[in-house]
Amino acid sequence: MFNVLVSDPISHFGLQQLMRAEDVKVTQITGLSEEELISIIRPYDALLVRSQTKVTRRVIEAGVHLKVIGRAGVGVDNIDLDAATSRGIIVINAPDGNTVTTCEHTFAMMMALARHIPQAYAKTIAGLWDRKTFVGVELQNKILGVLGLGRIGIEVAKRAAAFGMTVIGHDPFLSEERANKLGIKLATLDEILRTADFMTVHTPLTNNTRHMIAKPQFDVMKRGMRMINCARGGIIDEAALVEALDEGIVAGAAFDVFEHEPPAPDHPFLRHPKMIVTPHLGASTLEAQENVALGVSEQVIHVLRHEPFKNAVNIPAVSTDLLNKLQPYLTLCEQLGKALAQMTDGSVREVTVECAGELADLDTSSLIPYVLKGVLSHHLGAEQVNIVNAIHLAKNRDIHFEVRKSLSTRSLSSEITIRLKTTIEERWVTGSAVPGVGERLVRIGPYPVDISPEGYVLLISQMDKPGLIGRVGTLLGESGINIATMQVGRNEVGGSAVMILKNDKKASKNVMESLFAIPEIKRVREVSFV
Ligand SMILES: NC(=O)c1ccc[n+]([C@@H]2O[C@H](COP(=O)([O-])OP(=O)(O)OC[C@H]3O[C@@H](n4cnc5c(N)ncnc54)[C@H](O)[C@@H]3O)[C@@H](O)[C@H]2O)c1
Ligand SMILES: O=C(O)CC[C@@H](O)C(=O)O
Repeated sequence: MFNVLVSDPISHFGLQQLMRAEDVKVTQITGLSEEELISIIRPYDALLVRSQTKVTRRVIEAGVHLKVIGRAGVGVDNIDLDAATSRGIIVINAPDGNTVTTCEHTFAMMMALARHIPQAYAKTIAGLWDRKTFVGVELQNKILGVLGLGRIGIEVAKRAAAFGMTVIGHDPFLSEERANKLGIKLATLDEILRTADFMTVHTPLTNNTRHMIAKPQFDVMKRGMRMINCARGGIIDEAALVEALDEGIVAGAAFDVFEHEPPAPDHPFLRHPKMIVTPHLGASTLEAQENVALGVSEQVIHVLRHEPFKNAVNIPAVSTDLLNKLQPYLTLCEQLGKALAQMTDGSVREVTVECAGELADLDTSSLIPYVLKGVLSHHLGAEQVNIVNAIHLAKNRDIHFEVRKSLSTRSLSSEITIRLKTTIEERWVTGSAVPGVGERLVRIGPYPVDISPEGYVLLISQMDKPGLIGRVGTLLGESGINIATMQVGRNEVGGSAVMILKNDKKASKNVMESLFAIPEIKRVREVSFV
């Protein structure tokens, strides 16, 4: 049974997916302080939040059974991603569910700003019939600057075009071609500041975007600009904005988000006549809340059940098409990594993944976490390593890793060779995944083999001498070890040779020592795939 804690108000309709699952127990407790959350988090496998719960490092460290944190929404700035990643906890969000809703809120704010609707409403219900103070401006023929043209920014741009606005935008990841198709003119931040009549921000809050609009930007801004922030508090410097409003540089601003939420009662935005504020309502529609709750619940269940999942923010994204092509090799990579870790002495310094055949033409970088998981779990314990934290753990240990195209022309079929360099030696193994057959080890170093990576494999390096195979077989038989398959290979008659035995049982320390005591045997290793 998986225990799931829901610590923010999340749409009941969307949560039903979780509640109906027979293997999931859902507990809903909202309004917890950090200390309260820390005191109850221990038994939970999953934590589901919106934006109120601050999932700090301390919360994550107290959640010793946590496997996944689900964010019903887009922004994960309330979750300590580094802490989650280093603990191997998958963080999932629901990126698409509230895009249109937040875009529509941005438009509501823009129109309210253009026509002073909240201020006019307040005066009217106070009994005053003031038709002079609230003369507005049209949106038509105005320039809208959009900072951040991701999901929401693009939706805003599309709607702005329908209002007859000219849209100029800035986003380091939007190509000119796509911008042209969307009718957006790409511009620098400076161009937007100097020319836009309205400006709306739709970036995440990062070290790069924090105070992206501050005093120096207000100093060059077109006088009379109106600004909207339905993204994150802190992208626009609040103190600098108040100054710009007072100086008339900014004609009005509409903010859904604050640097600290909720804002202090004396926050200058709350009294300023040119400000419109809402309490982080961008995503608050019935539709969006159902969408995000449903989206995140589905993925959390998949993670808990070890099924394929999407929308993880702390694992590199892979397209479904690519994932389907790589899927057969994921377990193989882990097994090859595991084998090499057991075959080598010294501390791991370098791991290289070489892909041959059709694989060589794909982006295979997402195989790395699986290989590292195999290598590191042997050294750190299987419980400590997963595909979320494998890269993080490797980097922390200064282990260099890379994936490259194989230079070998030997194989036309898809094969993966993993090379492991330690402080004292370098070894490599090659595997392939054959449809209907499964994973196979096809070479150990230069020696061709054909072994399914399971059970116990004894690797013996010896001198090619008559009678040796019989002695090894006898020794194992007398120790009650049944040999399932045996393969031998040699460089030249009487030269170096290898013996690879697949056994039904693990060889004891005594057996390993007895094998090593045979004078012709130079090295004995057992690789366990169990
Ligand atoms: N008010 C709300 O309730 C609410 C609801 C949903 C989303 N949000 C917030 O809205 C923002 C946008 O959400 P989204 O779903 O569109 O995200 P998104 O990831 O699809 O888009 C963000 C875009 O910002 C761009 N960007 C990053 N740094 C930039 C920079 N320095 N300059 C220009 N562009 C930059 C990225 O390239 C990306 O295209 C996020 O901050 C999200 O948390 C708020
Ligand atoms: O939980 C909310 O309502 C806020 C959501 C929003 O800020 C988001 O980033 O998705």
